[in-house]
Formats: sequence, structure tokens, C-alpha cells
Amino acid sequence: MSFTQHLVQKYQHEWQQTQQHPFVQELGRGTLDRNKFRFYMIQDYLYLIDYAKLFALGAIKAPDLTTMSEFSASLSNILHEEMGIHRSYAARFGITKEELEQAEPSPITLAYSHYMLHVAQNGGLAELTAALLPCMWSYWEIGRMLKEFPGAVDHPDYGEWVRGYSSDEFGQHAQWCISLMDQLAVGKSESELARLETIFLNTTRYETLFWEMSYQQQMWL
Ligand SMILES: Cc1ncc(CN)c(N)n1
Repeated sequence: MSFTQHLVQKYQHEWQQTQQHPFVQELGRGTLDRNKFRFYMIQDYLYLIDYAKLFALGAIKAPDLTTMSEFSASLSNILHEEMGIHRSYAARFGITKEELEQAEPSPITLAYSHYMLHVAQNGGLAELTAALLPCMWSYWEIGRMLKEFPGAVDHPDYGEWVRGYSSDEFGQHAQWCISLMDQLAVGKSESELARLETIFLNTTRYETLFWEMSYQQQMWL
């Protein structure tokens, strides 16, 4: 069994929680409150600014030009395609680019993005990849799951989101990330693998917390 298969099997409960969260399910059924989605879009845009930096750090830490190019391609995809979807939603929801970038991050957005950046800056490439893997992989899983919901891809509000995360292009970046994790795990000691597992578990849990934070529109108390 590959390392990544082992991860989703071992943390099946936490992995499923990302897909079964009411925010995700209601998005797929088209019943999600537009204010919750608006809140999510703004927070996710802020999150993506830091998340993109992880890929820049990945290019710096890459051991060869092929890996460096992949990180650079994923970085470009986030800045132009993924954040492009957010900008298009912002326009539809009457939010300007300046408002988007100057919005205040919620406690969970701060905690999640700072945790990822901490791991990426202080660890090696394997730790960095373990931190970003749940973000890429769980969104791809969710995109493919929601694509099967009746009418989800054509929904006037949420269809663009579902099409983006179930697209072949996004899938290729996610698959590359999965195979990179498997390659980097080869030859690692028990204790190194345990550390990667913990990072994967932490960011998987942060994914569910991010859905919950958006569902509840949680800011500071
Ligand atoms: C919180 C979160 N996690 C992951 C993704 C997918 N890149 C995202 N847009 N936002």
C-alpha cells in the first residue's frame, strides 16, 4: 500500500468529515445560504494568498528542475485559475478586489495558514508536501463527489466552483501532489513518517474546521 493510501485509511474518519460537512453537502445540493458562501469566498481568498506561498517555498526546496517546474505550475494555477474563480465570484457578490485583499482573516484562517507556513518554512520538502496534500486532495475528492449531485455543475451560484474543483486540470495538480508525497515517503524512518502523518492529520482537521468556520461565519468573539 502506498503512503498516501495508508494516510487516508488510517485517518478515514477525519478524511470523511471534510466531505460530509453540511457546508459541502449543501453547496452540492444548491441549498447553501449565499451569505455563508460569500463569507467563505472572502476567507478562502485570504487563505489562498498564503497557500500560494507554500508552492513558492516548494520550488525553492525542490531537489530538481522537474519538481521545481511542477511547483511553479501549481503556483501559477492557484494565482490565475483558482483565485480567478474567487475574483469572478467576488464580482458577482459585489465585493471589490481591494475589499477581498484587505478583509480581516478569521481566527481559523489565520491559524490554518500560519500552521502551513510554519511547517513549510521549518521542515523539508516532505513536511511541506504533507501540509498541502489535504488541501489539494480533499478539494479534488469533493469536486468529483459534488459533480455527481443532480444539477450541481450547472447551478447558477455554485456550479462554477464545482466545475473548477472537478476539472481535469485541477485533478492533474492534485494527482501530482499525491505521487510526490509517495515518492518523498520512500526510505523515510518510522519517526519521520510519523511526523508526516501528524502534519497530514492536522491539515485534514483544519480543512473541516475551515468548512465549519464558514458555515458558522465565525470571526473573533
Ligand atoms: C481552505 C482551502 N483548502 C484547500 C483549497 C484548495 N486549494 C482551498 N481553496 N481552500
